[in-house]
Amino acid sequence: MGLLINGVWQENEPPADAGGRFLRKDAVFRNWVTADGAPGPTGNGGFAAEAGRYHLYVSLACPWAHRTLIFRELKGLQSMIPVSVTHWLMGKQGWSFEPAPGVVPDHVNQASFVHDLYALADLDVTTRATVPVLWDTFTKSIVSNESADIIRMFNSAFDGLGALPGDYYPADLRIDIDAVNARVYDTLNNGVYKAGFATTQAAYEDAVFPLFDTLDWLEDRLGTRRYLMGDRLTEADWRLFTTLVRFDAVYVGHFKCNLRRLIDYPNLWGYARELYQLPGVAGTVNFDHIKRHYYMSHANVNPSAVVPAGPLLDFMAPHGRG
Ligand SMILES: N[C@@H](CCC(=O)N[C@@H](CS)C(=O)NCC(=O)O)C(=O)O
Repeated sequence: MGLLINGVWQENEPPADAGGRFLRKDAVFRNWVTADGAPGPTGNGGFAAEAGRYHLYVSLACPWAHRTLIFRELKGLQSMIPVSVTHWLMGKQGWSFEPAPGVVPDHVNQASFVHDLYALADLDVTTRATVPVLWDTFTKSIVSNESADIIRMFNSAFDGLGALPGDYYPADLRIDIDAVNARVYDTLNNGVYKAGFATTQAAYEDAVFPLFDTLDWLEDRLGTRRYLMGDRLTEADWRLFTTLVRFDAVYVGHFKCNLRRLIDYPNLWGYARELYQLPGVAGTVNFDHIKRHYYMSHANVNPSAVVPAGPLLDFMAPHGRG
């Protein structure tokens, strides 16, 4: 791992505070693509939706990047927004485009590393070089490196250009969606990282118990509703899904989130399979990249870099929901 300091790459460990708690920094590029180029909720305007103008950089391992890839499928944006896929290994230079199965090179900027993109966007930037990155080929800069914002852009900004119908952040559900997102983000999406990167027993326990409280709460909720908001699929489901799909493959073992497995929760496990089986979704899930990334990239957590063979999971098994 590492980060850019004033545009220069420096190697370091995952950021932690004095109590061994993992610290996640906010994204620095927070502009929005909008239908007409008007400014979005944050950042500057000037990023109008246009087919072929924007390029998406992802890792198939990363749960945050995964959200954006799913929204690209759901909204049918594949030909309007091409994608590059990094190598699974986050090494000393961070994410790279080193050729390997599943890697899609960067034909836009010919970057070798994701940190090259950040330095191209801002020569003097101080930031971690995270994925996803939404790149603007017109201004040759980064529109956004915040997945939560990128999925909302994909949800609606391209609707006038032939995106598929579907609103995953409908106005009447926003308050509920935001509330569920807040808990799921803190205790689960980020909670697995807090547990896994904890370097003290206390930091680990502060993360792992709330994490399973949230899974228990979600299990109950999905006992009476098909999706988190009822009968409509929303972004809250997709934000949960990318953590659930990785749970048994990596978070149970590598990140020590092992009080229960996903497959021990009948509702959550059926729900995760239903979402996986929706059109376009399975193609965004690459367990090979996912497992290799986590087990091979975090030398402080798994120094041998040996990748486990299991678990054996069947996401295509009938889900029985509906
Ligand atoms: N807030 C960002 C977080 C993205 C993120 O942390 N991505 C991870 C991969 S899963 C990453 O690229 N980490 C590299 C690093 O921190 O150096 C988002 O949701 O888009």
